Amino acid sequence: MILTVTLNLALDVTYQVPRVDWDGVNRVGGVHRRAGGKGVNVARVLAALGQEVIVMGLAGGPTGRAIEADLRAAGLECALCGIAGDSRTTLAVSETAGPRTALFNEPGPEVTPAELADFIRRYTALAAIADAVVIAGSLPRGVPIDAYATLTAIAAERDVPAIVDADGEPLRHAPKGRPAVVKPNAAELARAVPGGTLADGARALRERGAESVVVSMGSDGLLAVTGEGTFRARMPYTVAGNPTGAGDSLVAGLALGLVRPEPWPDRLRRAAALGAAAVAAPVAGEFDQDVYTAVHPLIVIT
Ligand SMILES: O=P(O)(O)OC[C@@]1(O)O[C@H](CO)[C@@H](O)[C@@H]1O
Repeated sequence: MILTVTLNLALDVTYQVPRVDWDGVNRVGGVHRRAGGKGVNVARVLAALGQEVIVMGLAGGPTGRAIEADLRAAGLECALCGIAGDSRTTLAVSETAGPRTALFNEPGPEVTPAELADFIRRYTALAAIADAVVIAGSLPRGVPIDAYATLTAIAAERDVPAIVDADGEPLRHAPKGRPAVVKPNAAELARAVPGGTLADGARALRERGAESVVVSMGSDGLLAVTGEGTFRARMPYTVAGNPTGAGDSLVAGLALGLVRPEPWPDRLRRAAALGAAAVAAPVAGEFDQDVYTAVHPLIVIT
């Protein structure tokens, strides 16, 4: 079982419009509303690949109830911890003629120390029986910036590998918890470790405690700095579409490779192919099976 943790769960709303008119009224063509947050998307992809998952997170208020109902409707097993605050909504506006996508992510509810302590107690019990833990996304207000280091350390103490996908301060602190993999994108890594190349940044996160660092670079593929060496995954071509959730699909591939376990080149090929296949799907948390099958054998690992 892979446990995915999304402290800042969201109701993801996606609007599809031909082109955004910033000065006028936009008539929305397609609307999708579903439970989201990065760990939820990871869980959806893992479940689609036949992997047993449990979704953990903090949820509250009417939006939290909608998130939980959608997770259950999708058949995803979840262990959500209730909070008094109302969970957030995120809005992705996707231009079908572009294609361009803009995200509007609310900061999320205020979480009290008692609510977080309750979460950590339940997380500790579930992490102990997981084959791997995926911790992803932003932190809601009130949660300490080193929360991901705390959660990964709890997993590491139980010999359970953790993958962390974070940005900003949570990313900077995450390596202290000895995660098996940290997965920033290129911009997130550059913010967390300014100056130098991406490989320098990845090495710096390893020196701070991360076992491996996988940097996603969009259509430029992946860079992985691991204990077994440095690898590059190169994409055969650029897939057009909505990149929202591509990183989550990629993380799902890394998590599967971790629990099986697969050699790094196989893991990276699968992860990169799943990332590309997610771009071809209209909403985060889905991937296009045909694109996955087509791209997978063409990815070059060096
Ligand atoms: O605000 P965060 O937690 O950083 O990101 C949230 C989010 O934009 O990330 C996913 C795409 O990766 C969306 O489905 C989701 O709602």
